[in-house]
Amino acid sequence: MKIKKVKNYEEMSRIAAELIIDKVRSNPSINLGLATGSTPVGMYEKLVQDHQEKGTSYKSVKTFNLDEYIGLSSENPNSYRSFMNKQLFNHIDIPIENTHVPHGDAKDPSQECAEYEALLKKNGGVDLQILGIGGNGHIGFNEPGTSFQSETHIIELAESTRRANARFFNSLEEVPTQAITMGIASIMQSKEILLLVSGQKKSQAVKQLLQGDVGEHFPASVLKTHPNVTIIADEAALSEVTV
Ligand SMILES: O=P(O)(O)OC[C@H]1O[C@](O)(CO)[C@@H](O)[C@@H]1O
Repeated sequence: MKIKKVKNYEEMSRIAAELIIDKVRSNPSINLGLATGSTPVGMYEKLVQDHQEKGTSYKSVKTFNLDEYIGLSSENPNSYRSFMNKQLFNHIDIPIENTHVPHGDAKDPSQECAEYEALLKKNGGVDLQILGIGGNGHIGFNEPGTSFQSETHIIELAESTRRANARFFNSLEEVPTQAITMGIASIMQSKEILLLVSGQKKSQAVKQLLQGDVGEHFPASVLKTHPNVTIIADEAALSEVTV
């Protein structure tokens, strides 16, 4: 894993956006794997700004999001589909049919998982996957204990994840208990992975990632076995380790 140490959230967002813009310009039909959460918001802002000012085009880009809450329709403001439309897709020239987020309100969520995994394969997989990390080491919504062999599947959200994400909802009770997530094996099939980490509250997770063992108890640790991973982490996130 390559580690790029940056000053703060702003610099992490800028460098991540520059890397994506470079990739999109050199491969206009790239398949991007995208993440939600607070971490990539600044990066999406910079992609939008670049599109508006410099005209980087996403006409032939395809996107595949990591996860979605089960039970939320795409119109629900807390769905990850709404998040992506609001943060990125509505502001760039990507055809909406090129954007993929699992359907959280699918009648048969298991079938939706199988179809999403098939869709990834049919499109040749993800070229560049953007990831954040949960405080417990989750990537996508793959909570501790998830098999490294897992493909897109249904996950019971950890209590700590529901609590951390409750800030987006009116109450903890409203946070769904399950999600559809790309599996660890699905994520590991990406040709390249970019992990973004910012802030003191992620410093223990970063320490465990960099200094701990590889194992299913800490999902992000699997990234150490991938041949092409870059971590962009800010000083606060790296405050517990020497790089
Ligand atoms: O960026 P945040 O809000 O800290 O979330 C961390 C991770 O948890 C998730 O919200 C759950 O999938 C991811 O989207 C994100 O990468």
